[in-house]
Amino acid sequence: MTSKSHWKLLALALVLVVVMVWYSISREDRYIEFFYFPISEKKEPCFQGEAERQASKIFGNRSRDQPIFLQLKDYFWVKTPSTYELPFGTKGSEDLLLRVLAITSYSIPESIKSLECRRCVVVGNGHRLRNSSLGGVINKYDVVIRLNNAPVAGYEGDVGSKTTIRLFYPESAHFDPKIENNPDTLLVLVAFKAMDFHWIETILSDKKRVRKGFWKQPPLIWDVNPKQVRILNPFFMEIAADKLLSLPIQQPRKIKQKPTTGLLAITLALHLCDLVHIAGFGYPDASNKKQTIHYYEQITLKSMAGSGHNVSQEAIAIKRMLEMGAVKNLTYF
Ligand SMILES: CC(=O)N[C@H]1[C@H]([C@H](O)[C@H](O)CO)O[C@](OP(=O)(O)OC[C@H]2O[C@@H](n3ccc(N)nc3=O)[C@H](O)[C@@H]2O)(C(=O)O)C[C@@H]1O
Ligand SMILES: CC(=O)N[C@@H]1[C@@H](O)[C@H](O[C@@H]2O[C@H](CO)[C@H](O)[C@H](O)[C@H]2O)[C@@H](CO)O[C@H]1O
Repeated sequence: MTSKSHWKLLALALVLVVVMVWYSISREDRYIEFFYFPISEKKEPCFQGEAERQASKIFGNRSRDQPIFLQLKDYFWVKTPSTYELPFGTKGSEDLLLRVLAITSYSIPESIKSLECRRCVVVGNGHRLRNSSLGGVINKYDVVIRLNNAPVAGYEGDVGSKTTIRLFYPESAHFDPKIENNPDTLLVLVAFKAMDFHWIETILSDKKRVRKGFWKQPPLIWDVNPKQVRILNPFFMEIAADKLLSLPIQQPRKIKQKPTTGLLAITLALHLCDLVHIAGFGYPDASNKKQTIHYYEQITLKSMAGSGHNVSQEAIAIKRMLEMGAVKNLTYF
């Protein structure tokens, strides 16, 4: 071999090594910010029961037999005693809840139940999704969980268009279900107060609307099929607060500390799915007063003052779940 072709071969090998090193570090969450590289569209291997195994390490075994959604029979025939009041239990809200359970449903759809392995992604509302081009990747999961009024219309390229489950509460129900959801999307109510049950009853049964008792006026018209609505078991809020954030469940003060809906959704996914990925999670540093927090609107961390969330504590909890491999992140953290 001539020395010229020798050098050519060496240069080629060098280029190959550089590309390989760049590729592997670009796949690490902490480097994604600097070396953005589209996530592979190939489906990840899914191991049945994997998320449940991880969940029992974090939440203990008490969560195994808990139903995901509340059922009428537990409140009608046998009054299920609850230790805590909303949002961590149903104590004191049973009568209003009973009326809601009579018109909604509790089943997990066959399309989810029949899956051999449930691949889920929880899509947070964070700004990190903007220009992420993750829409195609997100749409490939079996179950896509979205939060509050997070839009898909106009953002499909970054966040996808599939919505299997949307968690909401009255004040966050300002979205058009016909535009932002799919026809089979499950609308899962996260109740924080008894009035939340009252609101959903009035809106679904077209009874006289209630205006007082909310921190923001909820929608007065909401065109959804009651059979698509579920009531999340507050047990998941309890364990997210207790096991992920070490919050006291019984709090005397008015501004109660509670997990964000996103952290609650991760907790739920770890109990419903076999594989849990997340995207669009992570708040700016507290000193970063100008950074917008959502992918769809210009608001800053200031808007969250008085919300009862500890976002730095939540970041620690999410990092712990990432490090132990309970969840995987599609955006950076
Ligand atoms: C003013 C206010 O109350 N804002 C709250 C809003 C607001 O009520 C709804 O958006 C209204 O539709 O809701 C919250 O949250 P929000 O609706 O902003 O976001 C949903 C979840 O995404 C994760 N997130 C969001 C932004 C960001 N930069 N990083 C993130 O990790 C969080 O896990 C978050 O829960 C909520 O319900 O938790 C929490 C916010 O505190
Ligand atoms: C007592 C009361 O109504 N407190 C309100 C909080 O619940 C509310 O926080 C909001 O409460 C929601 C439940 O209703 C969610 O937990 C949401 O993440 C959280 O931000 C803030 C919003 O600015 O306003 C206070 O007056």
